[in-house]
Amino acid sequence: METMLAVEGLGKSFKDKKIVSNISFEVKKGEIMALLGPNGAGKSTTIRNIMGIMYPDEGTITFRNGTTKDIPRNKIGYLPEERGLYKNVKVMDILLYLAELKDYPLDRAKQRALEYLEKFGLEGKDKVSVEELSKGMGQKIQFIASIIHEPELLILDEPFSGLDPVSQELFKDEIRSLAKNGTAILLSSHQMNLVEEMADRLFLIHRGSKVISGSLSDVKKEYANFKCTIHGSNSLVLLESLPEVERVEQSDDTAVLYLSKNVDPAFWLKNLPGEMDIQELSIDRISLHEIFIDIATDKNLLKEAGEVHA
Ligand SMILES: Nc1ncnc2c1ncn2[C@@H]1O[C@H](COP(=O)(O)OP(=O)(O)OP(=O)(O)O)[C@@H](O)[C@H]1O
Repeated sequence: METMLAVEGLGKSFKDKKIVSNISFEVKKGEIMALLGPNGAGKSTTIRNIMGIMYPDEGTITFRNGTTKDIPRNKIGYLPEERGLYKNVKVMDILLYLAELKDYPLDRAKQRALEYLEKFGLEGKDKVSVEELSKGMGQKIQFIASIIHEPELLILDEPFSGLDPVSQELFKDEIRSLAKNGTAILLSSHQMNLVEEMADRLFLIHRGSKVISGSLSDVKKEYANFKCTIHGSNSLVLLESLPEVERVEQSDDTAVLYLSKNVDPAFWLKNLPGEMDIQELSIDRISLHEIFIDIATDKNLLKEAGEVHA
């Protein structure tokens, strides 16, 4: 699979303070790669280096199977974290202007703009000026602007922030469909549930350095321990005394038991004591959201984190 973007050993400091260090990852054609990390981890700095808004102190950034260090401006789409469009310009005019900057044919851009406006529930807004749009509508226009020219590599910095759940679904479907049609997508987002539904691979940074990378399923297999949710009246003492239980969260008649690493859930279930009150029981792996919180709050994951191989 063609590698559209390769970041190798990226390092960047501001005033002697190292902000990102030894960051290396690739984004391949047709995949969604999630760049994750807590606030201030260095995601936007990484993206700004890729986009040539600032320059790396260390490392290299190459495009299209390493054939060029020059940003393929006409084939790259970018939705920056900072939103903003010219306020008193009509929606269609701004979309066509941005398409023209990318040397994209204007008749085709106009057709795509109208199609996307309809898809995003903004029919008829082409003649409205940007200042008359709501924040969410403006964000949809900015998203359309980032893809109007059919980019091969699309970089989305927090695309879902400020969107209502319906609009989030629309964006999610569109991003997935772009990847299916071959676009390489680098996605930075704090919405872990959406990342979990969408990403093929992820790269998680904390304080400017890699903590975890790999395919979503391998990362979950490696770091997402099992948790067991039990509805029933059981004392906290009993629950905490069960084997392989690291932590219990209990409220009313519901308890969530966080199990230790490498527990075989079928074996564990068989060994539950007969006196337990079990009205309902489910067992799942913890979510990406919970893995993220463990990392962001420096829980035990950091000690063992690293690359997860398929
Ligand atoms: N131009 C700058 N000058 C000095 N420090 C900067 C500059 N830009 C970013 N930083 C610092 O670099 C660190 C990483 O910032 P960055 O915006 O890359 O984080 P982020 O992971 O995108 O965070 P968030 O999730 O909050 O958007 C922060 O400590 C920030 O204060």
